[in-house]
Amino acid sequence: MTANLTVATRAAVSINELTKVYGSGDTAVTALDRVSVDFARGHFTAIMGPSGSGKSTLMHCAAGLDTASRGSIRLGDEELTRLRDSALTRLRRDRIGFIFQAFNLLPTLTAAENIRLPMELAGRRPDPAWHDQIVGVLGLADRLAHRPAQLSGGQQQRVACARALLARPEVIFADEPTGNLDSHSSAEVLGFLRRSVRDLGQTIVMVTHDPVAASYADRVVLLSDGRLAGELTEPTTDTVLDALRRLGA
Ligand SMILES: Nc1ncnc2c1ncn2[C@@H]1O[C@H](COP(=O)(O)OP(=O)(O)OP(=O)(O)O)[C@@H](O)[C@H]1O
Repeated sequence: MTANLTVATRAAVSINELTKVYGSGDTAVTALDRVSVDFARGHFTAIMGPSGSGKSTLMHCAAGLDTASRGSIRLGDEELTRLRDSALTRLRRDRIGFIFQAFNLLPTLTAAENIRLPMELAGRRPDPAWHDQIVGVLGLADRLAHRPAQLSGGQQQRVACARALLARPEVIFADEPTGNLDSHSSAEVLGFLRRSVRDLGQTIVMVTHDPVAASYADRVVLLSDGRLAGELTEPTTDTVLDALRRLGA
């Protein structure tokens, strides 16, 4: 036990009274209105809600990609709203993983190089055993020398998952990770995200429109008009569909 052991909190991300207003005066849009929500460590949380309800804004603020107008956002023991741009950039690089709908792989790099790139930029060495485990679980071992254009959409998203997981980030934010995939590849990627939470202890927060995708999560947080509109635990496709219908989505 070390002297500087901090009290372990269950929340990987803790959001308190978060308000986000875009623009000002007559054209101001309140995208988030005093939203308080925690994302538990080692859990898979989906954020859902009708179009324009504030899902992307919530994720972008929580990931330090956009600034809050009011309220607080904590990643572990760090208050994001107090950080300057350079510190926020470092925090994103060192402590957060991202998976985007459009994969965002660099076309000139191989899969192996794409997977390692964020850690190399951060001057960190990947753990070889961890690297091999991730590559094995994702079924990418025989695709590592391929460039993105030589891979299917599902394979590209698996490379993006490996890239996000390699640094063992405190949280992975996934923005519509299956939005560009067919149902077979979606199931593969979602199954992997689910396993990385269950077997590897990863924390994942995912924005999705898809009730099937949300059913892979431990919990669904619902937004409506920039406000929290409820949540579901142990969601199924049917309970998610019902909840969305009630919100008029
Ligand atoms: N940069 C911006 N400038 C002005 N308004 C914005 C900006 N980004 C988002 N908004 C507005 O904030 C509200 C919430 O948008 P947001 O993109 O977070 O919703 P969403 O739930 O992710 O929507 P969708 O499901 O359609 O992607 C919307 O009314 C949107 O028009």
